[in-house]
Amino acid sequence: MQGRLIYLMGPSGSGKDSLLQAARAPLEAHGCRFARRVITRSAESVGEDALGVTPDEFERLQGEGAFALSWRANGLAYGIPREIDDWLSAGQDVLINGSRGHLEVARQRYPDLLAILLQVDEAVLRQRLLARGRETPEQIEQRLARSRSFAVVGGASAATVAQEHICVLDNSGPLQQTVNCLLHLLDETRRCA
Ligand SMILES: Nc1ncnc2c1ncn2[C@@H]1O[C@H](COP(=O)(O)OP(=O)(O)O)[C@@H](O)[C@H]1O
Ligand SMILES: O=P(O)(O)OC[C@H]1O[C@H](OP(=O)(O)OP(=O)(O)O)[C@H](O)[C@@H]1O
Repeated sequence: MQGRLIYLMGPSGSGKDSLLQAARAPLEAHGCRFARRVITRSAESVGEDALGVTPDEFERLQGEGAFALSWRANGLAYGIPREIDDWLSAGQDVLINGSRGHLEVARQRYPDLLAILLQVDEAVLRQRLLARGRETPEQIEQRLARSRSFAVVGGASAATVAQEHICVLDNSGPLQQTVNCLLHLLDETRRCA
């Protein structure tokens, strides 16, 4: 049986990377795999354990078909390595850090993916992004503006979310609470699948 692609998305600063790190051990214990993203962001930059490449290297990798999914946002290019297809074919679940803007395309390739939207109030988001200190204040405002522009999934009204088959996770509280909710959600949706 094919594994399930779990597509975690949400605005910059909503806590995707923190959640992936905190949930990694319990999920790996259940055989779930985690994809390491390839990003045209310098390797020393704060944040996730991504492979930093130059724009030229990214182009070359993309040309070679190295990515199962790839997109551009925030002035960067992001790639999800093709090996996730081997994991899925082997029946393993795979959790990826996705993009709201790329969800529709991702769904065309993986119709059964489980889309999870991580949400936090904008004021908290701004605070967390400033505290993280990876982007300049201008870049942070651009990311917040990008978030507001997501009428479909960024605003996340209950009706829209239901229609788009998106599960919403709130990360305004303690991270461990969000980890517990994610584990519960994965368990529940597995039983319904
Ligand atoms: N539940 C939480 N409570 C407090 N701070 C959090 C929580 N989740 C994440 N953070 C902090 O918010 C900042 C942004 O989180 P991060 O995981 O980098 O978000 P993303 O990957 O979505 O951009 C980080 O500094 C992180 O430590
Ligand atoms: O279409 P969107 O949902 O806006 O997503 C676009 C990209 O922005 C985020 O990455 P970013 O470089 O901001 O890293 P972060 O999420 O770790 O902040 C997200 O992980 C996506 O790769």
